[in-house]
Amino acid sequence: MKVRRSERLIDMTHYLLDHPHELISLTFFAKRYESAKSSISEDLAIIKKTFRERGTGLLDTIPGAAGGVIFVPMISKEEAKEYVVALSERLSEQDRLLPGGYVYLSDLLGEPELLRQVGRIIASKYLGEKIDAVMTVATKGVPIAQAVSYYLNVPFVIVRRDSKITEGSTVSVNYVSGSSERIEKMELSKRSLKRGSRVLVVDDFMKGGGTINGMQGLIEEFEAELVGVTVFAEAKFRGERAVKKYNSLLFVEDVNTQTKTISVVPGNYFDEE
Ligand SMILES: O=P(O)(O)OC[C@H]1C[C@H](OP(=O)(O)OP(=O)(O)O)[C@H](O)[C@@H]1O
Repeated sequence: MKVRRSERLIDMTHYLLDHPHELISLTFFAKRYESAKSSISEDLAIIKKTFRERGTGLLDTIPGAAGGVIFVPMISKEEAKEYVVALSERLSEQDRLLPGGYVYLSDLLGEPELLRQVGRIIASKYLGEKIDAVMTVATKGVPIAQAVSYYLNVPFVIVRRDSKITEGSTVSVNYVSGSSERIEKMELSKRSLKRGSRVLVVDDFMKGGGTINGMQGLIEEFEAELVGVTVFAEAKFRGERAVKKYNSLLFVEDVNTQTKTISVVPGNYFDEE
């Protein structure tokens, strides 16, 4: 039975939001709604315009018989900034300061809505970039990597600091844990990355940058390519940071160990490029 435009628009939008970065043919939609391709094209034009005006994302059209549309999620810089400013206020709450200048984040990194927004914000930074995988290190980076990988529609791989028989054979690198100046090891299953993969590195927190640097070393060992680094939050670090090029959503600009308070502001994600 032919489906009316209002219903098509609702169901089509839902389907597109549920299948980011996936080529969907007009034939698929024409069959789904028993409608003409010309009607489907008009529907998609309405959705494309609304998505663009609302900052929901891009609806790329691929011409030709094997063509169709691809929904690319994004968030406007203004909306992202507004969200991150609110987050920075939450992080500036009392009793988040941990020894060594670390910050307690586990409660935030368990919130589905925060992870959806953070995943969308980080993915938006790499609009138009070819990314084959998102990489993070267990444990607290995992929910962030999962969220970003959803919006990019690519797998995420988890680097471990401990050996697990269930990971099969692995590649490992030693790295200097910036905060403790000690040599640590991290490893990744050989099955995780193909040579030449373009990899986005994410993590929850960066202090000395040793962890991120270790992951960059692993990417080299796999003869893969680093596309970029984004961390949820970064703290000041007295020493020479191991990582120079990265984005952070939040920046812990001040720490008061007496009052156990921290001052958090939006990170360099929002700096003009
Ligand atoms: O920039 P660096 O000085 O290297 O520190 C950042 C590391 C340390 C901390 O991980 P941990 O809390 O040690 O590990 P987990 O994520 O498993 O809790 C954080 O999640 C980053 O991965």
